[in-house]
This record gives sequence, C-alpha cells and structure tokens, in this order.
Amino acid sequence: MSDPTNGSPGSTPFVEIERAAWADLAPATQLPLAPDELTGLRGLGDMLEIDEVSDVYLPLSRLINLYAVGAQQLHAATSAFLGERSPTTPFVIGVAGSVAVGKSTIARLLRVLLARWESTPRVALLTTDGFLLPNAELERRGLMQRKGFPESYDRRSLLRFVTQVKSGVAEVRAPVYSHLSYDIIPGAEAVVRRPDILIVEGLNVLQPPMGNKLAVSDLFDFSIYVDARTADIARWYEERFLKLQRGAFTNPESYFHRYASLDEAAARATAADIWQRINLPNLTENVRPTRSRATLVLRKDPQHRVQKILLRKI
Ligand SMILES: Nc1ncnc2c1ncn2[C@@H]1O[C@H](COP(=O)(O)OP(=O)(O)O)[C@@H](O)[C@H]1O
Ligand SMILES: CC(C)(COP(=O)(O)O)[C@@H](O)C(=O)NCCC(=O)O
Repeated sequence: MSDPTNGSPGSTPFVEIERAAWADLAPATQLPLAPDELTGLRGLGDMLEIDEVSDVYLPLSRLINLYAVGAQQLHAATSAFLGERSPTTPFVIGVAGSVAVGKSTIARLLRVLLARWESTPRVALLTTDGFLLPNAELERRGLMQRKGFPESYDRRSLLRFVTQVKSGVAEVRAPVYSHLSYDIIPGAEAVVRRPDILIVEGLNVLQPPMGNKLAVSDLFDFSIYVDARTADIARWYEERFLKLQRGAFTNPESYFHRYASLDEAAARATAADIWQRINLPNLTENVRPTRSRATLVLRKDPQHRVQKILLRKI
C-alpha cells in the first residue's frame, strides 16, 4: 500500500492502494455469487471476470457494508441522545463517471454483493437517466445535443427523490428513461420502498451544489468515481455502440433504428462523432472535475480491470 501524500504532505486526500494489496483485504468469506449469477450483471454480455469480483468488488462491498453499519449505529446513538425512536435512514451511495466507463455494471454488481451482507439486505438502485428532461422539453430548450450535461436533468426532482428516500418515506417514485426510445417513458415509474441502501448511479451525481442550494451529492454517505483513460473509454463507447447497432438498433422501435443498416466503418464513424460532440466534452467539462469529490476512485486499465483504488482518508 502506498500513500501518495508521502513526500508532499497535504497534496491529496486519498490513500492509493494497488490492486494486489486491495485484494488481500478481502475478508475470508466465500464469494457470495456463483459464476453463472455474474452473467446477468454484465453490461452487454462482456467479460466481467470472476477474479475481478473477488479481488475488487467483494472487498469494496465489505468496506461499504462497514460504513453502512457505522452509520446505522451513529443514527441509533443520536436518536437515543435526543430521546427519540426514529427508524434508521437508508445509506446512500453515489456512483459517478463517464458514459461507457462501466458505472451501471458496477452499480448492479454492488447491489447484489451488498445485499448478501447481513444488516444491508435491501438494496435499491436508481439511475439518474430517469430524471433527464423529456426530449420535447430538451428540444424546447435547445438541449438535444447536450443530453447528459447537468442542465439536461430535472435536478430539483432528483434531489427531492433522494431526500424523500433518505427521510424514510414509505414509497418514492421516479420517472423511467428508455435507451431504446431515447426518451422518458410516459407514465412509467420506478418505486423505491425503504431500502437499507440506495445506490444512485449517473454521470453527474457528484456535481457540487450551485449557489446556496443543496445538491444530490450532499446526501451521499459514500461515493465512487469510476475512472479510466479517456482513449479507453472512447473505445468502450464505440464497442458498445457497435453491439447495440447489431442488436437493439435493429428493433424498429429504436430511436437509433436508422443506424441499424450502417456498415461497420460508418457505424464506428457515427459512434466517434457522438462521442466527440457530446460525451467527451461532458466528461472533460463536467464529469471528470468531480472525481476528487468521491470517497473512493476505481481506476481501470484498458481491459476494465481495476488497477488502483484511491480511498479518501481525510
Ligand atoms: N468490469 C467490466 N468488465 C468487462 N466489460 C465491462 C465491465 N464493465 C463494463 N463493461 C462493458 O463496458 C461497456 C460500458 O459499460 P456500462 O456499465 O454500460 O457503462 P455506463 O453505465 O458507465 O455507461 C459495456 O459494453 C459493458 O459491457
Ligand atoms: C442517458 C445518458 C445521458 C446517461 O444518463 P445517466 O443515467 O448517467 O444519468 C447517456 O447514456 C446518453 O444517452 N448520452 C447521450 C449521448 C449518447 O447517445 O451517447
């Protein structure tokens, strides 16, 4: 384990842990996941390796479980001090990072792993795309080419949603986004019912508050930034686009159906163009600048393998 602050005190709030040292921190428990259970957790059928789960994500789920238990105890102690008997509040985790860096794969995996630990069996997952403004509204505001930028979300509703879950409201409802129609699904709802843990996954969840207002990141008990080199993320975006082009885009209902007949070179060029115009500027201007706000940073190599973990120590 190395400490990047050695030699330059105060330069970073993170302790840097190499993969092998992190893997040694794994508790001596059985991996609570059978290999075939991994299949459904992969983003689009890629190889989320079993050793990646046991070396990186199992220890991470244990660490988060310890934080969650600590928060439950603190909450109980505070309630006792105040002479109240208030129920525990959900522990809220944010997962941030670029489009195509692997946030949803990690969030879904953590959901399953965290639910296997005693004391946090009920884990809910919210993706912030449900809080994107509908396409009609984005068009009205001239934001159709800014999907995923902070201003393309209904941030007030997202904040209200997480506040209500954290306040212990029995049922909280969120809108639902479809990657197929590339729009909010009219009338569809995701319902969260008093989980032990809520995972909030999205590009911009670590954005700082504006002015005197609260931001959703103010409600996080733990946050993860998924990091990789920009060139690797661009390649993952292109590869995912090609897979979707051969799969989901062939559905006539798909917003991108017009791309289904492109040959490979044209499909790659289209993916590169969307990356250059929308997702790369958003990564550079809005997403990556929030990295240092995370509790923990996972740094991936070109094969999606986590090489380094940065854990906030102050
Ligand atoms: N740990 C991993 N191992 C292998 N492939 C992965 C891993 N995580 C993500 N991927 C692949 O990378 C692409 C982007 O992942 P995804 O979770 O959809 O990203 P995001 O939610 O950040 O847009 C998908 O094609 C997915 O299958
Ligand atoms: C839906 C997204 C904005 C991601 O939303 P998130 O769940 O991270 O809030 C993104 O996947 C997206 O579709 N971006 C628009 C540009 C593109 O088509 O890649």
